[in-house]
Amino acid sequence: ELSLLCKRDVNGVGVLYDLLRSHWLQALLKVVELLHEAPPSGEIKELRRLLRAPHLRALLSAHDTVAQKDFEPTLPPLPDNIPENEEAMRIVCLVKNNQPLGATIKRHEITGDITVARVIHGGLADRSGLLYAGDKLVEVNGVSVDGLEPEQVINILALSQGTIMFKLIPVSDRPVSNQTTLYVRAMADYWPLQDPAIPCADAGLPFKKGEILQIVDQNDALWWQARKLSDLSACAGLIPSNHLLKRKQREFWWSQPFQPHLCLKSSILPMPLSLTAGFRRSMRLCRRKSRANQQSCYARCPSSCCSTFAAPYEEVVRYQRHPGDRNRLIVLVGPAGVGVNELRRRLIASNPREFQSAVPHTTRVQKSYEMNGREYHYVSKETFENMVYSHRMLEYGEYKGYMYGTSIDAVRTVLDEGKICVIDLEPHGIQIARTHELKPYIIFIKPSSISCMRQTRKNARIITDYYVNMKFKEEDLQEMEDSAKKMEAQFGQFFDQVIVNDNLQEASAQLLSAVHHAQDEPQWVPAVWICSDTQT
Ligand SMILES: Nc1ncnc2c1ncn2[C@@H]1O[C@H](COP(=O)(O)OP(=O)(O)OP(=O)(O)O)[C@@H](O)[C@H]1O
Repeated sequence: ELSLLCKRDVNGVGVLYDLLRSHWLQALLKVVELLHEAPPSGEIKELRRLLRAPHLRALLSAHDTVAQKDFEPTLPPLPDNIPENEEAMRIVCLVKNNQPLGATIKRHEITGDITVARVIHGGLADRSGLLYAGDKLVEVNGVSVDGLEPEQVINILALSQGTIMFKLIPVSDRPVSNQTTLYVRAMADYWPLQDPAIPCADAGLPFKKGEILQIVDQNDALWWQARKLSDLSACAGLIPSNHLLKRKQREFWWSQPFQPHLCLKSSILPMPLSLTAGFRRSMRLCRRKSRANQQSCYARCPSSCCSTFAAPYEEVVRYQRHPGDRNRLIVLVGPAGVGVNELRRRLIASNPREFQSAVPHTTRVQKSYEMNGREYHYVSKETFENMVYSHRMLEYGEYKGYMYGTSIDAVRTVLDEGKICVIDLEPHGIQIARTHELKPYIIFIKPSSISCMRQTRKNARIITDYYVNMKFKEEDLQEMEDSAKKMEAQFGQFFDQVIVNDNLQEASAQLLSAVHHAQDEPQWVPAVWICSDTQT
């Protein structure tokens, strides 16, 4: 009947005809039918009750009301005086909400034209798809920009409410974006509001060292656009390019009063490792002595040691260890006395079949109760020095005339057994351990506040230059806090995880979970660890 009426083109019948034939209505009718026919089981009753519930009806009604509304902005009519050469001119109307426009402008050095310098990814202008870098502005809200300074144009934009109308001459060859998104770890802090060189401080993206940034635009040699991994839905911001940030770092570096270079402070710190208390004790004294004396390097500075300044961003990729792969090396870092050794000891004791430390090398004489390869690998001075010069030591140093060190081979031995190797390093050693082969996961053990430590460390014992089992003094706690701050400031970008060692049980549990997390969960690691098979 309907189809006959439809052919006669009776008003509205066509719509009704389509409606009744639509799949979704058929499906809905089928549901209703089934609901009626189905035996009244508990679930059906529940569904009927839900469908009749006032809140569900209200929700559907709200949905319909919203869906019917027209939320498109009302744009003003086009101006009458559109020039003859219509092709060359474009009128762009943008409705400004509380967000910034998401574009920067500049004055062309030679022609004096005001052009769009860049369009910020994800910003209002970018989402409109109507403004492009290189577009020449002719008018803004009916005001000619001819002869105006960029700041004056910005002022007009800042003062305008609601709709902004641009009259512009589109850029002739629009840049084709064929960029791939890049992820980097920031190796420096950046505060755009304190950077007089940034083209638009409001468009800058502040970041802290260690943060992962998604770089979405590298068209400009000086200013890239990036988002923070922690907030990918936000619109991008300006960050200095690799080249520019390097230059800034150098300028900052030279403007500072003389400080010994990182590499001078690094390297030859005495730092053997062991499970035995005696060894640990000598090591601590070594480290303290070397800090007090401000020892400089006498060995070749590892090339990576100076790279903090060379690479303000480190390209990273997501890495998921395959179950068959070797475990990642776990490196604990922290100020003296914070509990690195205690936590490591507890972790290994919790499951010695899973966790193990690396056996250090020494040039000292083997004692009667010791076994070669258990407490230490006992080697001659020449062998030890050869290992140092062939870069086979992660850390090494001298104590009471003997050399101590942890070799890469010793770590490798543990990893080859399928175990998780847990070592502690002075932060200067992190750079040397960061290799494609070891893929270290760095955990920073941080002291809690001094007031908390006063409570928790009441019965703890510290080892000093003169006493072995001495109670923590106020200055020890202060030194720990100061040292932790310095470590975070200088090496924080390398820390994959930070554990505050307040309550020992809780910190131990956090360490265990962090170690498993490192092995089983995907992580951001330097791209060279994954992309280059030759990298070591
Ligand atoms: N959370 C904690 N609560 C109470 N005591 C703690 C805690 N963590 C560590 N300790 C105690 O503090 C003392 C120092 O710890 P530990 O020897 O592990 O320090 P460390 O970081 O290895 O220092 P160093 O590298 O100088 O040897 C030990 O007596 C340890 O048991």
